[in-house]
Amino acid sequence: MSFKKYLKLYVITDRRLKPEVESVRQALEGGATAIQMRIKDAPTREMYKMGRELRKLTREYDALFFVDDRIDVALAVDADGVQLGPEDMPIEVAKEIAPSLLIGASVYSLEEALDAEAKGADYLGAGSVFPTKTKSDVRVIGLEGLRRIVESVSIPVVAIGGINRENAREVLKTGVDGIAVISAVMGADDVKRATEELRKIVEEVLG
Ligand SMILES: Cc1ncc(COP(=O)(O)OP(=O)(O)O)c(N)n1
Ligand SMILES: Cc1nc(C(=O)O)sc1CCOP(=O)(O)O
Ligand SMILES: [Mg+2]
Repeated sequence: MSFKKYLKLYVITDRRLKPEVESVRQALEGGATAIQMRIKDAPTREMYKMGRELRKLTREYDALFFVDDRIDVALAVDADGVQLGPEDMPIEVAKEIAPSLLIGASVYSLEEALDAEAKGADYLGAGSVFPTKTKSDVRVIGLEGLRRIVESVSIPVVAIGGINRENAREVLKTGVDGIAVISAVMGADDVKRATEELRKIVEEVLG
């Protein structure tokens, strides 16, 4: 079975909301199928150490592990993949220097989605589906923008941005392979329970 089935509930860390290790453990207990370590402005050594811990945890729970932005850290901690945005390492270069990594490309339009697929991305993180307080200056593409991307590419698509248990069903019905969330899980009082609730919705729609 390909990695696609592991994209269905993709939880991203946010240390402004919760410390990583315990929150990731809870998310994995609740049924997260993939974890992304997203740390901005920390020393590389700290990212490396955290990445090693999260790598170990995700293996225990049979989940995929991705690192945001940093291909070097992803390689060093033996992550399954790296999430690259428009300001990070170009996809085609990343594929050359790290052929073992899955490359997730962050895209904000149909044009960017087609371009990332042509350059060899393994999956897309497409958003922002809805407005979000978690990241500033996002471009909101809405459900229609997301649907256009899903219908136009052959690689798996994960939706991101403002997704929560109220709107997750309609997002999943666009045909995406999974949903990526930060605040819906990391902002909850009970991370495990919030993840379980989302996982239930994902199972209802995607099976
Ligand atoms: C699964 C997923 N999709 C999109 C993003 C956003 O990535 P990026 O544009 O690199 O922005 P930052 O997260 O780095 O602020 C993501 N992280 N994950
Ligand atoms: C990190 C990120 N990237 C986005 C994009 O549109 O690419 S939206 C976003 C924030 C997602 O957090 P929440 O689930 O709390 O809305
Ligand atoms: Mg990034």
